Amino acid sequence: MEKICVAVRVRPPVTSSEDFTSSNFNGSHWKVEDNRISLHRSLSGTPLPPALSYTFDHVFDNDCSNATVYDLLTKDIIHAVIQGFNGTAFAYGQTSSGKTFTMNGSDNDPGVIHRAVKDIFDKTNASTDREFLIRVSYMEIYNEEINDLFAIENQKLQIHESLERGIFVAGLREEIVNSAEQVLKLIEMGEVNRHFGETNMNARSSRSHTIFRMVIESKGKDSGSNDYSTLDDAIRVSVLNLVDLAGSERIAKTGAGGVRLKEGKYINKSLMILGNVINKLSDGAKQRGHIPYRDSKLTRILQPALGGNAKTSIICTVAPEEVHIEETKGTLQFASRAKRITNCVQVNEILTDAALLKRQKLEIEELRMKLEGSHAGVLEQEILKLRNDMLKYELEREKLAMELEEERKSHRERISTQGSNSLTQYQKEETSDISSTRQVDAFSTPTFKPAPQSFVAKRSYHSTTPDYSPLPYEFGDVADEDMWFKMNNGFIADLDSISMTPAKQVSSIPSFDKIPDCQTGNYKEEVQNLQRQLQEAIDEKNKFEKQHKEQLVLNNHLMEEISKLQKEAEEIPERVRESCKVVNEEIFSTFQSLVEVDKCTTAKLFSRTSEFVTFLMSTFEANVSVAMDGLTLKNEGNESSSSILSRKSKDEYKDCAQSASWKTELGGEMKLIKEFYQSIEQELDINNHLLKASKERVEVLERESELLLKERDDLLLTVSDSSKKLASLSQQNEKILQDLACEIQRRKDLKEEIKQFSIAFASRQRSLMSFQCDFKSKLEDLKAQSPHKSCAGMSFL
Ligand SMILES: Nc1ncnc2c1ncn2[C@@H]1O[C@H](COP(=O)(O)OP(=O)(O)OP(=O)(O)O)[C@@H](O)[C@H]1O
Repeated sequence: MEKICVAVRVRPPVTSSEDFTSSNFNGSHWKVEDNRISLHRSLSGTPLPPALSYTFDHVFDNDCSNATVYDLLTKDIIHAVIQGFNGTAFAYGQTSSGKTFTMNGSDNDPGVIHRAVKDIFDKTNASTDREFLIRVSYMEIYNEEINDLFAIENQKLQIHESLERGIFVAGLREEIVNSAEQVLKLIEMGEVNRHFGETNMNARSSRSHTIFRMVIESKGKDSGSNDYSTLDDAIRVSVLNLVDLAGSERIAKTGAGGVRLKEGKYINKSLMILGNVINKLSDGAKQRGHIPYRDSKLTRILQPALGGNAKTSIICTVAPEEVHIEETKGTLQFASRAKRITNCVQVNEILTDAALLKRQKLEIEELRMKLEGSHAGVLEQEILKLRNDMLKYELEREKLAMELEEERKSHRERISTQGSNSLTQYQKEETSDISSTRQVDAFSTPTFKPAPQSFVAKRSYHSTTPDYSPLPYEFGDVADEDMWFKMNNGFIADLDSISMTPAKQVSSIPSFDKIPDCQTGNYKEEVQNLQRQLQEAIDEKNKFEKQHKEQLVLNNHLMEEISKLQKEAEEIPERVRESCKVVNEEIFSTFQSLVEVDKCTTAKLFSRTSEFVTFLMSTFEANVSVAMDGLTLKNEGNESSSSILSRKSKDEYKDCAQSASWKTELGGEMKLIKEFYQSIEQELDINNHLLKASKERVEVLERESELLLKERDDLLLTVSDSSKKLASLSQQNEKILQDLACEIQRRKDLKEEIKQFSIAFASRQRSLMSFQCDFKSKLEDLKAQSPHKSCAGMSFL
């Protein structure tokens, strides 16, 4: 519960120049001390009434400015309104006591309304935690009718009450405002429509009660934008009423007649009802009974401010002159009663659609939807199409990835099957070939190109180049690789930098910066995936190439060994021949010595055995020749040995035995060499097979990497297509936004034009009505003074 704040303000005494009935005004009779006002001078000749002294929350002497009144009396209420409390400040007092001056002020000293408006915008703009929406309205109660001061066409408006909005004037124009200047301009325009009239008491007397209303809605800045369903999102709606009442007046003093008189009657009646309400409210809660709020439009509208949910302040203005003592006393008594009223104040938080902030947001959203209606369909379709495209690309990509994976899998299986098959095949071939070769030719190997039988014989001609290579025919491929390797001096090039397929240009990957982020997310991942796969394939390929090269080196090494052994084998017959020669010479020298010792016996022995020895030697040499595989010893050996034998030795039996042991030794050696040679050939054969498998693997990997590169290119093309589409969509979007901005501007301009037109129209209507009223009252006066003339005038009119 909170008491109404009541203050009294004493107007400065009126000087003679402003005095309409100067004889009645003769200076102040009221003394102001702190918050106390007391009558310190009686009416001339009458005794001073006892205890005519009043205390209020504030008493402002005649030298007080509007700034002081605002700061001490109204400022707190304004701040409370910003926080969500209802607030009302009104000026009450007799005519010409300074109510309008207090509320509206002057150019030098702006009044409460002006200061409140400025203060509210300063505060709300400075607020960091809440956002505000402010709307204003301005109405007057003239002759018990409510008129809209912002819209002259809105006359005789009705008061309604609803649970959501409380008491409100239906059809009253509310302007949403965002600056103090805008509000003050609106007030200025409203003032034009306000009823003023000249009376004896005030050259510009307010003939109506005016209520300037500000509705302030606010919500926390961090609360959700559209969700109002939770208490945290509650919107505070507070109402501030700044009321300038018309002044009570004595007809005798104002000299009102006609319209003024009628106005005066309405003014006094409504003020009397206000007094009654205040009286009732000032009684204790128990004695209160019925509060007659509904007896006047003024009390009905001010109901929340009087004993309801509002912080309220009343400034009672009094005229200090002796002639107004009675009215001043009445005002002070009104103020005293008002001081006893208590209100029940609370912050107004609502969660319903009544909050304009919410309604407006919905409305804006609705309008935007309407405005975009024409484009929305197209846009939606575009978006749908794009989504479909994306889905399609995604599916294609997945399909490709699956195919690639399948291909890899089958490839791996193929490799492993081929490996085992080739090994099995190789083993089979080896077994069968070895057995067949053993039958046909002891020197050919299972995987060697089958050489004609003549090959063995021709090897004997070691000085000439053989017609057939002893190398396996599969070495044709190897030779190319070997050549390539040698030409590069063993440098293992980065295969990526070599154009594998010269006809194909591999485009570099465009920078992802150039592709819009929203489109590249998936593609980036995809391309990275592919790159990773490609890298793996290249690594694997490099590994195989390395193995391949190692095998090549091993092959070369083996080849060298083979050629070395071949040389050695070629040297053996020469060595045998030499040995034979030495043996023969020894035989010959022995034979000669025998001849010299015993010519006859030895000659006889020689002649008997010479034929047999010759036979043995020729057999031995023939066998050696066969065993030496193409050795040239045969002819020469035959020649020399036969000549030597024919010429020399006749003691052949002993020598023949020696030759036979040589033959056995040589045969064993040859057998060993042959076995060793065969094992080398087998090893070489295995290496060839492995080499072939590596080559095939490298080829497959190359094909795979080509496929991957192609896939990557296709993907990049797709990405660039999507980017283009996105760019064109963005352009369309921008265009739509521009259209929207133009439309909004056009609407604003239209609104402004309508407003200007309304003001001009209202002003004209107002002056017309004023003219009509004056004309009617003059006509009535004329009628009263001279009925005949008037009738004539009427008939003339
Ligand atoms: N505090 C003040 N300081 C200076 N001049 C004042 C003060 N109060 C009132 N006046 C002057 O007194 C005259 C009457 O004041 P005002 O029109 O505000 O009275 P009012 O109470 O609104 O009268 P009404 O009820 O007839 O409209 C005006 O000329 C105004 O400038």
